[in-house]
Amino acid sequence: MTTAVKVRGLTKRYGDVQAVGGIDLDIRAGEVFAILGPNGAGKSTSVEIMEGYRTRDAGEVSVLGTDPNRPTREWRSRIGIVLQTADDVAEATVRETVRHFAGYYPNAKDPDEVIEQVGLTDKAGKRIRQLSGGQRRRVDVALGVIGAPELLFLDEPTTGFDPEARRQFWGLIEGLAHNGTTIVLTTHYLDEAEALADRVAVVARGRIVAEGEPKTLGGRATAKARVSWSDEGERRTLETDTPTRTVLELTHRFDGEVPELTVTRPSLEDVYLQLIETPA
Ligand SMILES: Nc1ncnc2c1ncn2[C@@H]1O[C@H](COP(=O)(O)OP(=O)(O)OP(=O)(O)O)[C@@H](O)[C@H]1O
Repeated sequence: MTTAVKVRGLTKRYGDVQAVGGIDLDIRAGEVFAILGPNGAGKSTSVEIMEGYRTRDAGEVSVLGTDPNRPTREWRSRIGIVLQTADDVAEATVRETVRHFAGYYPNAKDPDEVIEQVGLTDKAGKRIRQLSGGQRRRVDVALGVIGAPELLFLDEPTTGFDPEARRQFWGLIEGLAHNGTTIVLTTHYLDEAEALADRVAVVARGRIVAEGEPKTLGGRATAKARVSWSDEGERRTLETDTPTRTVLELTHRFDGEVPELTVTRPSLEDVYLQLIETPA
């Protein structure tokens, strides 16, 4: 296993605010890694340190084998960054902008292909200032991937996207991941993390409070199942380790169809909310 990003004991303080209070991370080459956490948890600060856009107070950081505090041009060209709010209102068109950025990279992708990938082909001739917020975010994504990066950072990439654009974007990320790009994303959408991430870290108050695969995070996979049904108009709920047996018993009791039966386990959102509420 090759490690794309290694972080040890990372700290960062802004005046009185301890934004990052000792974070350790290992992000493997080729994986999609999501960083989750409430507003102000320290996600952007951590990611910007990894990108080389912020200095750290203490700790070790290695990104593709380089300390981001000592970036080289060659290292920069191997990394793609999609910023949270790129609001540079441009008079240039989408195609001109993407082509222009392609010129900065030694192994740039074909601009028209990238425009197609982010679903902007029919807007390629439009000026950036004429685009909607979500369409501009897609331009940001195009600029993040145009250099064919080995490692792509995405800070809240789908904020402002409509549901269709989000699904399309997920497809784009899956395609990049399939081709071996390592992806580090922050998001507030737990369904996004669940759909895309191989592993997630939950950050709260500047620390990692949980880390793992979305399906097993916080003991999700082994948590009790909740069996719920309707009994003469009243909702009944049971938490159990053996939901199949419970359903079988109910099937006998109701002589077949159990009214309004549901069987659920904690969602990623349930586990996440519990994790971030746990006092420090
Ligand atoms: N440039 C700055 N100067 C002072 N304080 C800052 C600065 N940037 C961030 N902070 C503070 O550091 C803490 C962590 O902020 P950060 O932006 O890393 O959080 P975040 O997890 O990315 O939040 P969000 O989900 O809202 O983007 C917050 O308390 C924030 O107010």
